[in-house]
Amino acid sequence: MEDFGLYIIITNPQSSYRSIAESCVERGVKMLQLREKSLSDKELIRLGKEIRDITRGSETSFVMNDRADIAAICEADFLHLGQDDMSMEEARKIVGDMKIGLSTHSIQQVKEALVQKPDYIGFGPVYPTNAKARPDQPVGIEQLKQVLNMATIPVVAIGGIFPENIQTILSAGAKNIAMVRHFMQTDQFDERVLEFTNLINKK
Ligand SMILES: Cc1ncc(COP(=O)(O)OP(=O)(O)O)c(N)n1
Ligand SMILES: Cc1nc(C(=O)O)sc1CCOP(=O)(O)O
Ligand SMILES: [Mg+2]
Repeated sequence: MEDFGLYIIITNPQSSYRSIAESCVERGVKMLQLREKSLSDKELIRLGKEIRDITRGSETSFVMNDRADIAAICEADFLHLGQDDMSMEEARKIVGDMKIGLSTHSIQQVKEALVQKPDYIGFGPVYPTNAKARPDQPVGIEQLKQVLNMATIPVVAIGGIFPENIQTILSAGAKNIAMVRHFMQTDQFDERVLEFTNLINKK
């Protein structure tokens, strides 16, 4: 799998799910994840299908977080699994050959994840974040550089990333950047995507 750049994660958005998905398609955002923790299954499936319909056939891949069953129902492109979620092996029984991304939070976890041959790994939190329940200790830039050197699949830097610190992340060699709050805590979603893509493409 090739590097994909900006990876937007939807959690409690201020803009509508529809407008976010439409903007991602329009602006060519390659990865869009639905990560909602407190919705009913019915609502999660409704949103997953809505995002699927909008992104189908576009450059924007639709990623479902945590839920292999709902990823399969919504025909997602990817399932994303963390250290406390079901294993990749278990997920395979539900999603078949769907692409899978794995979260990692230490060098040891990266080594263990790479053996499982996911399509990409998330590595973080790079900086402190409160957008996740019980976040791991921040890994920092030096460990991020180490992981970028180790991995032969895309590494997604995540956690506490904002325009203010993006140059440090890019200078470390990161090619894939996932963000929640910068894109969720605004009603100017489309403008932020445009601004941010200009910022990362400048380098
Ligand atoms: C791209 C990406 N990286 C990491 C995560 C975090 O997954 P996880 O550790 O399972 O935590 P939750 O997101 O489920 O709270 C992610 N979702 N996406
Ligand atoms: C969802 C998530 N996973 C993380 C990890 O370390 O795996 S950090 C995180 C939250 C990222 O949100 P923000 O960009 O607002 O800091
Ligand atoms: Mg998870």
